[in-house]
Parts: sequence; C-alpha cells; structure tokens
Amino acid sequence: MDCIVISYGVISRPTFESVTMIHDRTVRSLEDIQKNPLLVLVGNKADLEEERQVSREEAESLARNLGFDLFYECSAKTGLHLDDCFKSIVERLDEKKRNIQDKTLETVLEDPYHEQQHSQQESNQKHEEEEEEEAGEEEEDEEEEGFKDPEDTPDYKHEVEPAIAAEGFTSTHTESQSRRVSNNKQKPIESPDSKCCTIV
Ligand SMILES: Nc1nc2c(ncn2[C@@H]2O[C@H](COP(=O)(O)OP(=O)(O)OP(=O)(O)O)[C@@H](O)[C@H]2O)c(=O)[nH]1
Repeated sequence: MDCIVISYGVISRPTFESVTMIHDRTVRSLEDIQKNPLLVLVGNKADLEEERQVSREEAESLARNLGFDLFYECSAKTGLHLDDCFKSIVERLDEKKRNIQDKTLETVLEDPYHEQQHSQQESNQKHEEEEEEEAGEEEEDEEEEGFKDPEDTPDYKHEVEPAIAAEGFTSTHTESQSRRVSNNKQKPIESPDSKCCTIV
C-alpha cells in the first residue's frame, strides 16, 4: 500500500470530525504491518462555498497535526484542484521511492561486510605490491653482489667448469642463471623458450 487518501466533505462537519478516528485506526493498522504510505487528506465538495462548515485553515491545521503528507480541497463535481492533487500524489510517491533507493544504496555502501571486503582487497593489493617491490630489490642486489651459489665457488671454477668444457654438457637454466653463466664466461644460447638456455 503506497498511498492512503482520507476524504471528508467541506459542507459536512461530522465527516470532518471522523477524520481523526479514521486516521488513527489506519495508522495503527499500518504500524502493525510496518508500512509507511503517503497520507493525503482531501476536503471534497469545495465548490459548495456557501454551504461550507469546515474552514480551510482548520482542516490544514488538522492535516499538519496528524502528520498527513498532503492536503487539498477539491471538487469531484467541477474537478477543482483534482489534477493538482493527483499530480502531487504521483510526484511524492516518486520522491519516496527515490529516497528508499538512495537509503538502500547508502546502507549497502556502509555495510560492514562490504567495507570489510573492500579493505581486504586493498590490503591484498598492497601486499602484492610490496612483494613485487621486494622481488625487484632482490634482483638488483643479486646483480650488484653476484651470486653466491656453488657454481661461483673456486672449486666449481677450477674443477667442474673444465670438466664441462672437456666433455660437453647440456643443461637448462632460468634466465637469471643464464646471466650468471655469462659472467662466468660460458656463452649462453637462447632457446625458443626465453626462460631457458643451453650451455654448449
Ligand atoms: N457539489 C458537489 N457535489 C458532489 C461532489 N462530490 C459528490 N457530490 C455529490 O454528492 C452526492 C453524494 O455523492 P456520493 O459519491 O454518493 O458520496 P457519498 O459519500 O456516498 O455521500 P456524501 O456523504 O453525500 O458525500 C451525489 O449527489 C454527488 O453528485 C462535489 O465535489 N461537489
């Protein structure tokens, strides 16, 4: 239920006096079902000015006190203010719908679960960047300091390398290893897979 219109006749005091009772019952039943529709008060038969029993001011004041969203004096007979009344109802309903959508969006953005996911993503990204940075620094250090693995030991240079040169030996190395071989004056030949090289 999006909208409730309660109507009385401006020429009938009893109908006006029943508005409070109808409003209270309606609102109470709406609270039970947790609904918040647009509430509109309409004073009908406004074309019968000479027979008026309820002033506009009094009705306006009641509408404000009871928390109606809109108040119009109309005439079902002549059509007085009817278009305005229905247009306003449609506009306010649209407005209400937009507010609900905005609030839903705010709730989603403020939802701790979504925030948690977002911060987790940021933290993962930061972690990956740090790892990449560290890897880069390690590679630079290696280039500056040279490798300290068995192939760089004097034993390897004096005993193993000559044996390789004498007998011929084929092995696969990573790209960085191939640089090391190059430093050791062995000539690497790039294989089609650029991550490997063959020592000849
Ligand atoms: N002048 C005038 N007459 C109206 C208006 N609305 C309804 N009427 C007339 O009021 C009479 C009662 O109309 P209903 O639609 O039957 O309304 P009701 O609630 O059953 O009766 P009421 O308590 O008189 O309003 C009919 O003769 C309608 O033509 C209006 O805005 N202006």
